[in-house]
Amino acid sequence: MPTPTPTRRPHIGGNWKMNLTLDAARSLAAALRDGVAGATQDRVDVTVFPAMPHLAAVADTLKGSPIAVGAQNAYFQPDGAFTGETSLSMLSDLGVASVLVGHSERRHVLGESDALVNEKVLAALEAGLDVTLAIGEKLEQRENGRTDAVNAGQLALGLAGVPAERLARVTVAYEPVWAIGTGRTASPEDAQAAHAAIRRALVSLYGADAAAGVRIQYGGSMKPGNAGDLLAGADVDGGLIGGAALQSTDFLAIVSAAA
Ligand SMILES: O=C[C@H](O)COP(=O)(O)O
Repeated sequence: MPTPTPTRRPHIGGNWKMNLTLDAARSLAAALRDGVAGATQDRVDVTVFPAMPHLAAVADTLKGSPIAVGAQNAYFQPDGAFTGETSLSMLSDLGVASVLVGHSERRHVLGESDALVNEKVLAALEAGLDVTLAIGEKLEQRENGRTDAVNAGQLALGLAGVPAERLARVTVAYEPVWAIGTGRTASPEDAQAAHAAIRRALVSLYGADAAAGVRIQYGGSMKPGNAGDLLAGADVDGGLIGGAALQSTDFLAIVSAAA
């Protein structure tokens, strides 16, 4: 069981990606709502990120529950001719409290740049939403010893212009790209080492006090069987879960492991 510092309450995110039918999303949300026990909810923040068309139904299902609803993406402009995009105010209207920005699938499948990630981070914070900023190295970058440099670079570019007083609304998700959806996980030692380096990068950007308060999640094939070991790292403050977030029992087991 992790020992969170007083200022860092564990944060578990469930990224449902482009999965589930509307009915299945509603059912999963209801199971999570009913399964997050009082003792657990007092000790862990939980956010789920359903697909865009399911946001309203999931937000409705989770109304009054401690589980927050986040969007997997948003555009930074307030309105206009941006076909297919969704504004932050549209999301707020649905009861969405946070946005996931910079996920590796958006960076590497859909070609989002660090500059676009930064625009989204700034706009989401300005709009009053929380942000989960995902960063992480590719396999060849890790093999070339560039893990910490890649993460520090994505972090600095993603947070450019974010003032220290807004940092508390940012959760960083460290997701080694080679571990996402592959069944391969970073070892607990490698995850902790990467998280510690990310925190050092935050210290250099914002100073020790602000950096100490930032939650850094691990993402990449986290499951009930490995969550406890991964979450035991001193700088591992939660998880961003993909595949295992689609089964309520698995996700709730991970939430319990973080509590
Ligand atoms: O956002 C979640 C991550 O991409 C992790 O996905 P995964 O748990 O399926 O590896």
